[in-house]
Amino acid sequence: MTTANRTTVTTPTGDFVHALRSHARRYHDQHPFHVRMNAGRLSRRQIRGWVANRFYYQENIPRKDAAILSNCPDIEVRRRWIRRITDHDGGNPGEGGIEAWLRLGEAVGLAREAVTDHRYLIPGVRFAVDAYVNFARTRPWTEAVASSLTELFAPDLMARRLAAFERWYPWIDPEGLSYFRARLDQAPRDCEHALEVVTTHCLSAESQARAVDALSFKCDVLWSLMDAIDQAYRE
Ligand SMILES: O=C(O)c1cc(C(=O)O)c2c(n1)C(=O)C(=O)c1cc(C(=O)O)[nH]c1-2
Repeated sequence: MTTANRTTVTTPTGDFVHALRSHARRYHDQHPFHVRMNAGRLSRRQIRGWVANRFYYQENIPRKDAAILSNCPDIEVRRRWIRRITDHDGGNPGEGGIEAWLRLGEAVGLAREAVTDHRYLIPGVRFAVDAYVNFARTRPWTEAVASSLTELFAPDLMARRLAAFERWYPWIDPEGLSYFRARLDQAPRDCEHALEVVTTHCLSAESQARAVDALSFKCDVLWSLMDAIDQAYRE
């Protein structure tokens, strides 16, 4: 597409960003399970169930990001996006977000193998996470980038979660919460880049609408994941 063509179909970035940000209303921080978690109303069994199941999301995030890299023809984007994979996988054994999540597991009383062998993994969680990875593999890379923008809303939830865990769940060693502390810095950096990517690459009304739809899809993924956990660990 020529620059001239592109100019004629460009729609206002402000409206686009507003449409993306307005998805905060559909974010999983408002899911009843998270509301109860942050109000200190979950049992040890429920916290353990959430940690064990969310691990499947954590371990699939770098695979999702590798799918985005493989579909992305833009070297500048790839150079920055690749950092997400090492943030989660770590540069060496014993480092990175997946390792930090396993330590969270230990802090809540779950042996590593009990988390890594998926013995507690609920079908609905597997289905939701697999749908997210599949989306990144099969959809245009800009849509997959847009779907990561739930992270715009994550830092608030992360801060509330940290405060809630320290206040309501003193049986969890605070050392185990380092994953969430790291995300307080990583999530704003990541979503700033993702927002820059979609606002520079999605210029037509149609591509912007598809980006917004991708973010809606991701809100559904996260909500479904929480529904599955909520239902499996009802008390
Ligand atoms: O605990 C959470 O509520 C939460 C939410 C999200 C999110 O909004 O997708 C992510 C994370 N955590 C997270 O830890 C993480 O690494 C992450 C990566 C992504 C993504 O879509 O690329 N989302 C999230």
